[in-house]
Amino acid sequence: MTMAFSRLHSGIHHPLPRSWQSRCLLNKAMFMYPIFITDDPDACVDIPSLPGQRRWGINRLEEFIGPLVEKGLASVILFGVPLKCDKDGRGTPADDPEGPVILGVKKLRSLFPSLYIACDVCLCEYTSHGHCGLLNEDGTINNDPSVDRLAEVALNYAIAGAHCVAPSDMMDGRIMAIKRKLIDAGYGNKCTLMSYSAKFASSLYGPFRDAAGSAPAFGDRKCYQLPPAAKGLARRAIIRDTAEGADIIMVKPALPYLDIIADAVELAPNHPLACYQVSGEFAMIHAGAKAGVFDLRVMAFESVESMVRAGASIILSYFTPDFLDWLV
Ligand SMILES: NCc1[nH]cc(CCC(=O)O)c1CC(=O)O
Ligand SMILES: [Zn+2]
Ligand SMILES: [Zn+2]
Repeated sequence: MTMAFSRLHSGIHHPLPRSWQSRCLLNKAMFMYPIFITDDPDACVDIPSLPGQRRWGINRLEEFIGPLVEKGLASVILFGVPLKCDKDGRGTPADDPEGPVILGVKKLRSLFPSLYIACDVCLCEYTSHGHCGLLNEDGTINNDPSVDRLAEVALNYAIAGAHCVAPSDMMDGRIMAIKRKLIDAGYGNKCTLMSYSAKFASSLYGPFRDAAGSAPAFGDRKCYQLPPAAKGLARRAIIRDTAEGADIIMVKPALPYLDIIADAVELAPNHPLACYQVSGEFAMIHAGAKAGVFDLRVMAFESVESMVRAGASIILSYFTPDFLDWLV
């Protein structure tokens, strides 16, 4: 059937009807800001591969986060960057009571009562080998002890006051184990579990590994993160994590994986859906703008609007401070 009289331009010739065409409008509360907290309490150090982002010490969090909260920052996700401590095989510094994450959660809770605070849960920043779990003698992942250790770390973040724990390690069975542990310790109704469910072994994590000092000392993460073309595994991971008790499902990276975001909407229609615009996506947009390929702001909007169109309701992004300025 032809629609000879159907015209598209007539719906977009003016800014107001143009805005009505967007199914999902962006708002500030969608954005969760990833922040790097280090163990030098007075640090404020530029991260060269992540334009405008820094590693912050605990004593500098007020000056860093205060102005953003004033502008409407709703949530942050914390990454610990231990530079001075001794890393070991089981990632002991991850939940050191004097470590950057535990101290950071407590500090942010007391400074900003309205701010929602998530903690990334992983061991790679804290293990001597830089892998996300514990290893066997032969260098392969030892899954079940890894899951126990991750659940212990997650619970300690919840006890410190995290509103949300977000395991990014990709061990098998960690969602069920963390949920069980939170419930048994009385945090079943106090802490959200956001699963990095469909997390791919991507080339786009490079700047983050610089920032967090979490590159693996040998090998890669291909035995636990998903192969980029593996749609089936991503779908199974989403179904599994939903069944294991995740409260929020995440897809990561975001822009090259919009089909997976759309799949997650279909497979987990009753869950909020997050996506992570990762460090390499952010760095690429900056590099492209610098090279004159596009305007930074226009491209930043296009990228996150694509994610929302695909079905994401939460976006983890290093552009969060910019969007707080750009959105009304
Ligand atoms: N578990 C580690 C972790 N947690 C978040 C990111 C990436 C975030 C980013 O690139 O912005 C990574 C990188 C990795 O898996 O090596
Ligand atoms: Zn990791
Ligand atoms: Zn992580």
